Amino acid sequence: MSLLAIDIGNTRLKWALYDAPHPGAAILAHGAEFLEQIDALSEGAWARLPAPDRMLGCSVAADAVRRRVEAQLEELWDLPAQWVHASAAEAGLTNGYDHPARLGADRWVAMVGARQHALAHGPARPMVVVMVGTAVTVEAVDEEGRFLGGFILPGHGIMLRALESGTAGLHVPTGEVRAFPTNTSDALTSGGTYAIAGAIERMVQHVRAHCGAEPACIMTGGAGWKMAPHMSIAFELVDSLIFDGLLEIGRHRFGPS
Ligand SMILES: Nc1ncnc2c1ncn2[C@@H]1O[C@H](COP(=O)(O)OP(=O)(O)O)[C@@H](O)[C@H]1O
Ligand SMILES: CC(C)(COP(=O)(O)O)[C@@H](O)C(=O)NCCC(=O)O
Ligand SMILES: [K+]
Repeated sequence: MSLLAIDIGNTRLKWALYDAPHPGAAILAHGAEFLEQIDALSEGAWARLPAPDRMLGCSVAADAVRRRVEAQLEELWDLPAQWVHASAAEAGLTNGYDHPARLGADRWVAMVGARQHALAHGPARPMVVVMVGTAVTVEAVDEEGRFLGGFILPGHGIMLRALESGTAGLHVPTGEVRAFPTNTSDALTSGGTYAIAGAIERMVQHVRAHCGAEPACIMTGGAGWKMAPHMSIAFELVDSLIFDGLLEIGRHRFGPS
């Protein structure tokens, strides 16, 4: 039973076709499209795929984007869409948000993936789960799998655009990350990168103090690689975290095939 997993963020749609709907499944094909280009999927990358048996996805984009994806799934394969929403509990995780359903579905699924990943590699320990995409999210999960809460901050692009549009003198090309930036480009690029790194380090401190144990820091997202060289704490970069989460949720929802 093959599974088409879809993750729609505010910048790009990422998809992956697996040969089974559970962790450990083999990946048959995958890709990513900017949201402006998703209408071309049914005539492009998806046209060449064998018909998937199931679809499971998460989306934080506008409803119109999700509907354009659903239309193509139906047109190509008559495949009903199943979207994961954050809930009070799923796949071993419990949700500490004031209103659990208001938590971004991508954040919830990434935490499921991170917990699955951590448990596959050793005993349960607290986690800090970081997603660096359009926005940046930094989540705290205790060793019991309780989501304690998380930060949302602007991603690299939004930080730069906010500074550009709010000032007269900050229209400059992208720079390098430096400890002591000596030009405007480097100052902006370094400021953004270290703002994100600082938030992550701060959440690690919060979790360490709250749980009395050293958290594992796990990072994902399209711009995760930009942060990797500039982190002062130990972390693991796992590009597939959301897909790993969708596979784990698929295992619970569809059962072993
Ligand atoms: N090939 C790429 N083209 C453009 N941006 C990229 C690319 N790879 C990574 N990025 C960075 O990743 C961010 C988008 O990451 P992504 O995880 O797709 O975001 P989202 O899930 O919010 O759609 C962009 O803001 C950009 O900084
Ligand atoms: C925080 C987000 C904007 C992140 O979006 P992304 O960077 O993945 O495109 C998204 O998870 C979202 O819209 N969340 C809903 C609000 C919340 O999680 O509290
Ligand atoms: K995302």
